Amino acid sequence: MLRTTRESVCLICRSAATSTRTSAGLEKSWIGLGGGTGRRAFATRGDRERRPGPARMVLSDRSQVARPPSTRDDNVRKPRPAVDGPFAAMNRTTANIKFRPPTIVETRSDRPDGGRDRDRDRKSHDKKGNRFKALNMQRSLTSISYGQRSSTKLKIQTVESFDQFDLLPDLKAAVASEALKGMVDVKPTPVQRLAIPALLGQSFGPKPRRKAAPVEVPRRQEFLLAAETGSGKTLAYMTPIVNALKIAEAEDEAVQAYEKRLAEEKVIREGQPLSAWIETFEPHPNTGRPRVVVLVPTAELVDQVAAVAKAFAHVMRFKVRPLSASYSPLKNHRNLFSNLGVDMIVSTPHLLATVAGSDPYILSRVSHLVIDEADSLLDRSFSPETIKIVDRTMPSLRQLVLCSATIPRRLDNFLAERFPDIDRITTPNLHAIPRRVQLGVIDVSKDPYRNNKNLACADAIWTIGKEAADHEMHGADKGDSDVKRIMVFVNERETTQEVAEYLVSKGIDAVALHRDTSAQRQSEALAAFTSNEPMKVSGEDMVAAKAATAAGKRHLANTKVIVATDLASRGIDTLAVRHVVLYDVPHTTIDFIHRLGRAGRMGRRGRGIVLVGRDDRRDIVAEVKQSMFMGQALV
Ligand SMILES: Nc1ncnc2c1ncn2[C@@H]1O[C@H](COP(=O)(O)OP(=O)(O)OP(=O)(O)O)[C@@H](O)[C@H]1O
Repeated sequence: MLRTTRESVCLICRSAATSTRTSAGLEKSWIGLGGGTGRRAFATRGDRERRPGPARMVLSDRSQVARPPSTRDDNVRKPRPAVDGPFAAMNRTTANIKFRPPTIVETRSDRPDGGRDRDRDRKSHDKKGNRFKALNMQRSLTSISYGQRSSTKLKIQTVESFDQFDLLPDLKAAVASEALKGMVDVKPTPVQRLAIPALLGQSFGPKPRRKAAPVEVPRRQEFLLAAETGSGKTLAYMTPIVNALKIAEAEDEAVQAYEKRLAEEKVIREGQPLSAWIETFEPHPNTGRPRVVVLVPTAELVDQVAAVAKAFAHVMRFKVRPLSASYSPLKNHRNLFSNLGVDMIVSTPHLLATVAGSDPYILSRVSHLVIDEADSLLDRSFSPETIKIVDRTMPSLRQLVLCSATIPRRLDNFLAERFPDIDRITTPNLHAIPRRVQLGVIDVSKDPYRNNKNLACADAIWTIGKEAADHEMHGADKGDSDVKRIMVFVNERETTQEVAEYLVSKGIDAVALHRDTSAQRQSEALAAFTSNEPMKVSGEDMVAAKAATAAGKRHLANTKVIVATDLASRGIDTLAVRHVVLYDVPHTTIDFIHRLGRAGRMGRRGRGIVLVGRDDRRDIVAEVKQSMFMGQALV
């Protein structure tokens, strides 16, 4: 075997590292995860060639089928060109991993049995070995067979536009013009096609030949909306709920009488402000008594979801009041007891439970309760407060909507026990990380990192920045380049600060985000990541970069980095993010889905890079990567 030795230079510390290259052309320090468990999963192709037998992680029958014919001589295979950097391992199809061709990624309807044999996969795994052994052992997610997903309904509901929903005309117009900020030719996403008619009680199925007997609508309806991250779940529940809110308001005599008196008073006062009159004589009948409550886990999400609701409120004329720990108690009190009324509250469960604890009247008229990010809000830390609110609203509740990107087993058990008849609306791609998101793996135990994760992280970010700069050089004006927004996720709060400081010391614009970060700093940091607008490198940054270079230092001008814990991984709509670095291997597949879900939202492409250290679960990472490549649901 031909062996060459070459010098590689770390982008950050510029230290030289010698790496050995085999005739297979694969460098040992940048690796792709392949079909092996433990250490073998990270073996280079060179190692694999020397290995006498197959990898210990036994691939299932499908992969056996997909293997190239046994007559093929591996030695004559064209070597893959070597690529340095963290992307060397991006979903590669030739090295280290025995991937199957796409034809075997079949949907149930593609199969000869029409997908009727639901146990086929399970049986084949059992006979030939367990493909996703590590993930199966962990099993944090509920497995949902294709038959259980709402795929058939989705096929029937060929909805091309929001106009086809039974929504109030103003609301239909407001979806594109306000909630989606003037987007044209807006089509509902799969979860919206499923959930909006269900919540409205609208049917798109074939019309019954005979007139069916009227179906009695139960006094309370319960829905679970489960769909992949960044698929538009917020609008899927918000649109029908705003519709219901306005219909109920039109039927509410107290509100109608109030509106009438207000209009008369306006005429009497000839355009003078009415606030004094409202304050003294006539507070709104909805003061302190919302009809809709939306619960979310964090203050950032309170702001985000309230902004979506306010986009509708502006046109539909209703009052949205966010309650958040980042506001002063006085502001929260004013929001809740505003004399102008409150129709919808967006809050964290803790805050609302505290407020409602001292005033039971607040939750006495809630007709719609949404538990957004239900996988978080019904886990151990949040569930006591969340359930308290569910119980308090039960007497008046007409619709309970749980919304989630994952269905953990705990949530599944809770639903089976507490809401056995809940209508589960699940999209076909639930629990699968979209194939448009690629996952690369960096083995930090190897040269040049030698278990220095900070260095590997900084190196990955520099590579992204340099890649972007090179790209700009070939196309756009050098001085007008876009800023890359990168999220780095760690498992422990304490690590955020340490990693951010290290990145800053390497000339990277990084901030740490955790529960102790001030609300203002959090929202400032997140603003750049949630805005869909392209962001140009500022003149200041260009000057700083030049000054740093002159002083023999380094400054990466075209990237912004947030180092965060799970705080920023749930629900935050980071449309601008294309790159996510998983500094720590996430504890569960639920965390993988949420963290990688910050990139590649709403059909965009994304890249994840996971740093795998000596003590990390390489088998789990390998299986997640393989599932992603195959477009399969994680377990
Ligand atoms: N029909 C649509 N067409 C285009 N964009 C849409 C549509 N519906 C929603 N969006 C946009 O998609 C983005 C993601 O939506 P949203 O935050 O509701 O996703 P999500 O499914 O709740 O994600 P997560 O599970 O991470 O919370 C938002 O910026 C939203 O404005």
